[in-house]
Amino acid sequence: MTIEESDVRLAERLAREAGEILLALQNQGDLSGKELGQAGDARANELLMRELKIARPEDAILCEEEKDSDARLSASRVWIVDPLDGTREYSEGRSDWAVHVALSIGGIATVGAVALPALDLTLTSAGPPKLKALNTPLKMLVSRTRPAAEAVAVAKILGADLLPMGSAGAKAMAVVRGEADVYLHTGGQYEWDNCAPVAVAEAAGLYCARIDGSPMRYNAPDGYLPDLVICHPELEDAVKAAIAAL
Ligand SMILES: Nc1ncnc2c1ncn2[C@@H]1O[C@H](COP(=O)(O)O)[C@@H](OP(=O)(O)O)[C@H]1O
Ligand SMILES: [Mg+2]
Repeated sequence: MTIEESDVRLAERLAREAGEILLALQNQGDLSGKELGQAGDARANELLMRELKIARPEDAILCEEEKDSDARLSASRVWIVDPLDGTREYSEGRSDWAVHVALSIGGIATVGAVALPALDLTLTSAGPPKLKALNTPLKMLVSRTRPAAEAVAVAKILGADLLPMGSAGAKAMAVVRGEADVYLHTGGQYEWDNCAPVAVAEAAGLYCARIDGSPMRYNAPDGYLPDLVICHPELEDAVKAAIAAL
């Protein structure tokens, strides 16, 4: 097994296990709303940090729930982790939330696992599903709570129906799974929101880039990665043209 294969297996196991903890906490029923979201963030984070430090003590980590450190800036291998993406949706008992475990190597989203525990699914960069045909009419995913104006405008140009959903991971995996054709976001996101989703989406053959067309790059000093587009490869040119027309 190459190092990257064992990294994918680790990412998949950790994302799945964190997802099981999150589902159990949700099903326990004694917490709700913000309290449930906070407890979920903390419990999933605890498991992921503990296991990563045991399994990969030499690697650096960038995680939504941990204090950031400059140490990662001189590291090539950096685990980029969001223990609970779509905290709001999780706390509302919805199914559109995810656990993200990614490994950036030299700034590239090389390995990724996105668990969708409420759907009993974990997708990875090692074995993503085969691409499906485009939807008719096209479907475009946008944030449920903060849909980007640019996304709404691009949907209009493409003649796509909007599909609001929580969680960057859930949206990216909806494109991977063929439930939708495009996910476009602007206005703010961090590396942990999109690193694992992009690793899986790229492995599945989807087009992934910043909205200016530059590649997704990770382990930047501020960890801020505010915009992205993920789409079916057959839509790459149409999406680029629509963005350029804005
Ligand atoms: N404008 C913004 N600024 C910062 N983070 C944002 C953002 N828009 C979305 N995000 C983050 O991206 C993730 C997906 O958002 P959305 O569901 O709206 O698409 C959420 O992660 P968390 O749930 O981990 O906080 C959310 O916090
Ligand atoms: Mg997130």
